[in-house]
Amino acid sequence: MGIRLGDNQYGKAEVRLVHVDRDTDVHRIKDVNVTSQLRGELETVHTLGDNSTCLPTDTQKNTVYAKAREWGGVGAVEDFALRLARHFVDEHEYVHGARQEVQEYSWERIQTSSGPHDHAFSRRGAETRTAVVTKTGGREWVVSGFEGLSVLKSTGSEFHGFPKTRYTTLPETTDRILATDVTARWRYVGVEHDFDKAYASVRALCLDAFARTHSLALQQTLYEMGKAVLEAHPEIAEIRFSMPNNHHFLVDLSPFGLDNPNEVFFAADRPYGKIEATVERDDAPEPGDAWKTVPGFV
Ligand SMILES: O=c1[nH]c(=O)c2[nH]c(=O)[nH]c2[nH]1
Repeated sequence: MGIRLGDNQYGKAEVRLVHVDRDTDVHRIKDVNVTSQLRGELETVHTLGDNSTCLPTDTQKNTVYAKAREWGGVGAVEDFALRLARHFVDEHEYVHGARQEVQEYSWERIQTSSGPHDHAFSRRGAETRTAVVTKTGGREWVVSGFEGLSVLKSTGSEFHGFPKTRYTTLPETTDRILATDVTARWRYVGVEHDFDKAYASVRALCLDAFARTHSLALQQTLYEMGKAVLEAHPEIAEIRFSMPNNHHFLVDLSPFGLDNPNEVFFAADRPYGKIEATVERDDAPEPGDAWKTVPGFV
């Protein structure tokens, strides 16, 4: 009985890359997920563990990040995939074929009360609107909200001045990406409201405050969002937020002789910071049973 190796390919899956085009103050961002797979002279890698023709998956990942810098960005995902495939096959004689898959997450510029924002973006149509009504005897409460409103600022975010312990390695920063998926729930005073109108307004106020706040901490941005909502909506007693801090790490391209002036980032999916708070009126009526059945936070 003969045994042989059949079809095979290998590579790095889901290389999360965010490229910020900072050529002008009006930033453009490209957020992609690249899966690189190569085919070629891989027989003896499998049969003998001879790695002399095995371009490491780690190198494939680094290549994706380095090329985003060398090529001045990602461009159309089809072009990026084509160029990567050609690079791997043309540069390495033992690589005969490639499959490069690129998924793109679409962001649109946040429209603020003073026009389109230079460096604040939201993910297209991703959020879910929520409503929880509780009725106990003759009393009724309405808690409205949304989940998964993804927003990102490519600059205008700092984090420093925090306590340092022997376990602190986080560098202080005066320019970082700030990204989160906002979950918000707010409690109305009374139940007779134009809920559609209020929803649209709360959403817009949250986006506006996120975009316009020069952030020193995600907590501060959260508070500004809640404050803007309560100032504009006397019928809302309190608003609660749960916001992950979706970390973006600057990729060190110096081993490849490249600088990285805040352009090429690794978008980590976990772990993430988890920032939660309630912003409330000091004269708000007591919540009664409003939150009793709301799966929740804070
Ligand atoms: O905005 C932030 N708040 C934090 O509490 C925190 N902690 C951390 O490591 N990074 C950040 N960023």
